[in-house]
Order: sequence, then structure tokens, then C-alpha cells
Amino acid sequence: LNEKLVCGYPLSIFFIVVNEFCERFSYYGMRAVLVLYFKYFLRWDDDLATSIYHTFVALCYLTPILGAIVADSWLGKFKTIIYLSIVYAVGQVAMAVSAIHDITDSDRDGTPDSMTFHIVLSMVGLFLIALGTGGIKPCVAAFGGDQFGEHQDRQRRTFFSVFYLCINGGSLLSTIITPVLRAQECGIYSKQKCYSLAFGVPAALMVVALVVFIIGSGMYYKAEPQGNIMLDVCKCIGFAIKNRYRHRSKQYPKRQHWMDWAEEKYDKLLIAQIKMVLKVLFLYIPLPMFWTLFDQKGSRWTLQATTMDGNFGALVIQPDQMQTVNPILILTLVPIMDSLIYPLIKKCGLNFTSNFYFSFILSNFQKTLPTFPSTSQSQLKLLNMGSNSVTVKLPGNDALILPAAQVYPFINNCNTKFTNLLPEVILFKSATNDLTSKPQEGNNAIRFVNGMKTAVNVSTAAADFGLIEPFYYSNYSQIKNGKATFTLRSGSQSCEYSTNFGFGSSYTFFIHSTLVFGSNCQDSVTAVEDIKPNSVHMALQIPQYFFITAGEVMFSVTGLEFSYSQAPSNMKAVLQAGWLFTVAIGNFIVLIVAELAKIPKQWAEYVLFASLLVAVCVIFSIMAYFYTYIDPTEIEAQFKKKINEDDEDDKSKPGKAEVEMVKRDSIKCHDEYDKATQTKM
Ligand SMILES: C[C@H](N)C(=O)N[C@@H](CC(=O)O)C(=O)O
Repeated sequence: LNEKLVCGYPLSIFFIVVNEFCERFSYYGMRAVLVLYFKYFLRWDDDLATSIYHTFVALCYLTPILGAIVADSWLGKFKTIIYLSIVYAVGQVAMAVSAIHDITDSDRDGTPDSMTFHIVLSMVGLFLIALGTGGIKPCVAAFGGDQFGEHQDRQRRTFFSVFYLCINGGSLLSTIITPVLRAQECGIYSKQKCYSLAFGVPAALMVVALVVFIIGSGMYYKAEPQGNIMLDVCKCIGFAIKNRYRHRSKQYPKRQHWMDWAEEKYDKLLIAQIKMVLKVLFLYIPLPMFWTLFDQKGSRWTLQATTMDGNFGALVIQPDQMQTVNPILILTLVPIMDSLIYPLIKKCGLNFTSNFYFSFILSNFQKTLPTFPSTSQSQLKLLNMGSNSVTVKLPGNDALILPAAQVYPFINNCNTKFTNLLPEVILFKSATNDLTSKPQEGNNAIRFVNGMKTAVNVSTAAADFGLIEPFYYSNYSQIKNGKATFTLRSGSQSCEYSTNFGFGSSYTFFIHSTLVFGSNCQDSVTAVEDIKPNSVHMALQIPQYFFITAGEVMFSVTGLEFSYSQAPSNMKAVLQAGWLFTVAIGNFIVLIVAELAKIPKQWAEYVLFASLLVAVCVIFSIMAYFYTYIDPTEIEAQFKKKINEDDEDDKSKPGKAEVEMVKRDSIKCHDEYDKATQTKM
């Protein structure tokens, strides 16, 4: 081992820790803005955006199996990390390039002309990222562990804690930074939301991660590939199943465990080790349901946040920035749990190793959208632009008294025609003009109606509504939350109108016929709310983040440790890959529900997931109760001792009778293992 030590730690691990920080920054930074990129840049609907997001996350947790196989049987961990990091960085660069709208915006109107180009490039980018991040995932932590000698147990444990802190530190910083970058406007010909920068910075961090890892190259201990244990495990299981099937007739006596049918061909130690692994993998069966809920932070919860009010007083939070609550809570909860809660639980004599997890989802019950007309109806708006109230009589309806400068929304069958309305009453047909959904990304959609007899020009710092003809209306413009000041201009005369906006509203502003330029025009403009601003505050997501993160601390952190402690020495990576596989399955479940079930109400989908998790919690608790703890090191030592003794006997007294005895002893030892694992927890 490399003996360059700093404060008792191998110098090489500093490079590994910095590499992990940068890599996790890159991964979580890109992931934080991904669902909004799908929705607002690629213009996918919520379900498609959610599905592709979870397919990507699932892929990121499937590829660790591939990475472990390549590292163990072919390249070794060091080379695997280098090669796959290059693939990863290329993927991140592809994502950044795919988000440059100017590349295909030949008519320079701010929207890409060939969406196919952007979709294909981003999908290729995401595939490479999944291959890279997943492939190196089982290698980096294990490579860090390899740097410690057998006498450095304490240091190795501290390394893993620091490693976890770096993961969450990188995730925390990136989920704060990339949403801010995404909210900026950039572009060559036209300014649009800067997704290219939000993906470009993670790409740069991935290059930094690679460079840092290469700089440490001369200091690492690089263990040779050990051979593909995963393949051996699969072959052994396959043989046991085949052999059992071949001997299915009653004339063959039953064996204690179906894996014992591999005894004819495989080492008893390997069979015993596989039994240990299978026991833990069986316990993993309910776990995907936890990840199903957990990983919706980046999809459904972020989309939910776009319909909420992100004003925290001095701070305005972007919807995707809410994801930072998770690493913040991890960084505070892990030390509290480790130093306070777990020792307290232990003192009370409770065994807390069978983890109980739960999570609540607060559904977003806010209703800020008005009732929109059905397909057989149209919505009309009557605007009284005069300074007196008027009575309007619409065919087939009672007479309406329309006060001055007021709007009257009116749902009507498409075919009815209205004529002979007073000149000061303007009729809007909603189907062509009105906004029927929440404005994007928490912005406010604003338009002006000119009730004056002269054309008026309206503008703000952020938008130009252009020249509005008398009794006519402007197009919608997007205005951010906060105070906006509009300048109304006619020839050389102007006046200003200011108002405050929340998130996700739509307003029509009426310029009265009585407006006098040069004076204060604050009272001569009436705001009519077409779509209410988001009324539910983003802070209401904090309890759901708290519960899901508390679940992560109790379940994920302890679960990883459990998998490590219950795995045979040569199969720790197999179980880690199995653990990560449960994350992949969890993401596939979201995919199935989002794409196939198509539950119309979002709250109903949340309730379904939460109920499934409660059911799975009960099942998991029962399974955990019946789980028997084992000490893999002791069992392996017993086997090895027996094998050594047998070898000695073989050398001194070779003969058929002895060989039979060895076989019997071996089987006895095997039975001891079975008995040892039947002691209840
Ligand atoms: C940022 C998360 N709280 C976290 O710790 N994630 C870990 C575990 C995982 O989900 O894979 C990580 O990114 O390695």
C-alpha cells in the first residue's frame, strides 16, 4: 500500500474525495434542472418529462452492475474510473450543447426550429452520463476503501463518513447553483433561459473531477482485477436450478436448500456465500417502493413546486432549488442521528437495525385555475370600456349590468352569435386569446387592453407590449414576480403604472378612456385577474422533504452498512450492486405509473404511492423480524479452517475412505452454517 500519510490518512484519498465531490456536483446539478429542461425547452408534457427523467435515473442505477463487472474482471477499478469518467464528461458536454437554442434557431425567433436535433443530442448525452455515473459508482467508493491497510480500520470508517458528506456537499451546492444559472437569460441571436449554462457548469465540474483523479494517479494503490465474481455467482445459481430440474423426480432425496444442488460442481464455500447473499437480496424485495417515492423529488415534486409561491421574504426560491432541502437535512440529520438518536435508542434496549421507514406526501390541493370551457363551449369576456355602467342583453340570456371598466367572463355554446353590442363593450373569444393554463416557470402572463380613442404604447424593463390600437388588446408577455413598472406612451406623452406580482398568475390590464397622460395613471388602469397567483407556499413542501430525508437517513445510510456487514468478503460489490438495483426498479415503478396508469388527478397518484409504501412497510417489518443475522467472516473462517484441515489430512493419508470423510465433514460444516443462520434476531 502507498505509505504517504497525512494525519494518519493515505494522501491518495484526498484526490478521491475531491473527485467524488466534483462528480456528485456534476450529477446532481444536471439532474436538478433536467425535468424543467424537458418541460420548458423540449416542450414535453408533465408525464413524458417525469417518465424520461425516471428512465434516466433507473439507467444510472442499472449501470453499476456493468461497471462492477468491467472493473472486477477486466480493467481494474482505476482504469474503469478513468475511461468511464471520459464517457461521462462527453455526455455532460452533449447535454450542454443540446440546450443551446441558437444552434437550430435559423429564423432567430428564440425557439429551436429542429427540436429533433435537441432531443436526439440530449438523449445521447443522458445515455452516456448514465453509463459513466453508474459505471464508476461502485468503483470509486471501493477504490477509496482499497487505499487503507488492514490496520487502518478506524481511518477507513472516517473516510466513508467524509465520502458521504462530500456526496451531499456536492449535491447541496449544485442544487443551489444550477437552478440560478438556468433562470438566467442567454443566447447569441435571442435571449432564452440558460439551460446550456446550467448543464455546462456540471460538465466543467466533471472534467475537473477527472483531472483531479488523474493527478493523484501516482499515489494510488491499484489492486489487480480479482476475476468476475458476479459471473461465478450467476453460473453457480444457474447450475443449481438446472441440476434441481434434472433431478426433479421423487427418487432423488430432497436437499436442505435449493442452492445445495450446485454441490456437484461448485465449491461449498461459494455455495454458502451465495446463500448469504440471497438471504439479503430476498429482504431487498420491498425496497424499490421507497425509492419510488424518494426519487420523485426531482420530477413530480419539482413540477409541483412550479405551481407554488416561492417568495421566502428576502429570498425567492426557484422550484428546482427546493431539492437542496434534501442534502441540507442529510448534513444536519446524519450527525444528530449518529450522536444522539441511535445511542438513545440503544440505551432503551431497542434493536433498531431493522429499519422502519415512512414518508408522507402533502398533495397540492391548491386551486388557482378558473373553470375553463369544455370542447363544446367557448368562453367570452365582456369588457365595459366606458366610464358608466351599461346593460347588455345577450340572446337567450338575462340582461347583464356591466359596471364601468369591468370584465364579465361568460361561457357560451360555440354557435351563438352576438351582434349589436354597445361600442364601448368589447367581446373577447377565449379560444383564440385567453391563456388556459398556468404561465411557465412561475412567471405571470400579462396583457393590456386599450380603451382609449388613441393608440397607446406599453412597455416595462422586461417586456414590450408594442403599440395597442384603440379598443384592441396586446399579446401576453411574461413578467417575473415582484414589482413591475409599466410605461404607457402616446406620442411624446407618457405616464407610469406600477403593480406587484406573485407567481403563476395571469392578468388583463384595462387602460381607461379617461386616462390623462402627464399625470399619475395609477387610477386609470384596472387589473382583472384571469388566473389567480399560486396560493400554496413552497415552504409546505418542507415537511414532505423532512419525512422522506428522515427515511433516507434511517433506511439508506443504515441499509448500505447492513448490506456491507451481511455480505461475504468477496461479494460486497455484488450486494452493493443489488442495493443500487432496487433504486433502478423503484424508478421503473414511477415510469409505469406515470406512463401507463395515467391517473388524472395528481393527488390521487400521490395517495396511491403513499398507500403502497405503507403496505410495503408492514411487509418489510415482518420480513425483517424473521431475518437472522449472520457473521460472514466467522462462517468463512470455519469453512477455510475445515478446508485446510482436510488438505493436511489428504497429504498425510491419501485414500478413498479419507476423501469420503472430508466430503462428510464438509457437509457437516455446511449444516452448521444452516443451523447458525437459524438463530432468530
Ligand atoms: C444526495 C443524496 N442524499 C445522497 O446521499 N445520495 C447518495 C446515495 C444515492 O442515492 O445513490 C449518492 O448520490 O451516492
